[in-house]
Amino acid sequence: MAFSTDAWQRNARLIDTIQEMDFNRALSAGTLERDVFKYYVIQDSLYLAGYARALAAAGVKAPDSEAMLTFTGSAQEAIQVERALHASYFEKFGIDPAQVQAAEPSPTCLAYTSYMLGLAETAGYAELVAAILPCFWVYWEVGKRIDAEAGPDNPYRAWIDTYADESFGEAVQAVIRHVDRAAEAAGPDTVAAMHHAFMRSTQYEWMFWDAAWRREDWPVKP
Ligand SMILES: Cc1ncc(CO)c(N)n1
Repeated sequence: MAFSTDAWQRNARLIDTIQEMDFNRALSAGTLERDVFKYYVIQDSLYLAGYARALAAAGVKAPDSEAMLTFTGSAQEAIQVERALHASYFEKFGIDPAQVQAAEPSPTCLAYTSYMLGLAETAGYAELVAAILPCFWVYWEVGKRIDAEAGPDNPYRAWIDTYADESFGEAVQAVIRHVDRAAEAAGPDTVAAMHHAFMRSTQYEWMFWDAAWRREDWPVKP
């Protein structure tokens, strides 16, 4: 069985839970509170800055030029496409870019980006790309489901269209191919580390939406 098929099955219940989260149900219905989405967009900007570096690191570690193109290209996309998406929401919600620059990552956002950047520093290509895969794949599945349910005048349409778009789906398929190829070339210890990394990132995906719903903040401050 391909690594990706196996990883998806092992995490199927968790991924179903993500589809049913309050944040995603409310986003789909168009009833998500603006302040909750605003919190999410600011945290996601901070996340994407770290994520883009992790993708660039995967490009450096990639075993062939095709994989290099996929991951360095995705690093650029993470910065460009999503910056544009976020900028449009910043304008819509009256968020000053300086406010984003000054924003502190939530405990969950910092944990997720630190986890990914830790792997970028210390792990090999196979484990790093296994940690990257849920960020693509879970968003694609969530985006497709919400796209099928949400109306054309949903206030979060631009977000939905970004992640339900065929071009995003093609990027997801490319990453799946590279991860499966890495697993085929890997020994059992590395494959086990890949499964762990895929699971951990999927958990962080759940936590990221949960943190936005709760507008998570640091429990103590100086
Ligand atoms: C937290 C998170 N995971 C994945 C994506 C998809 O790129 C995103 N924008 N944010």
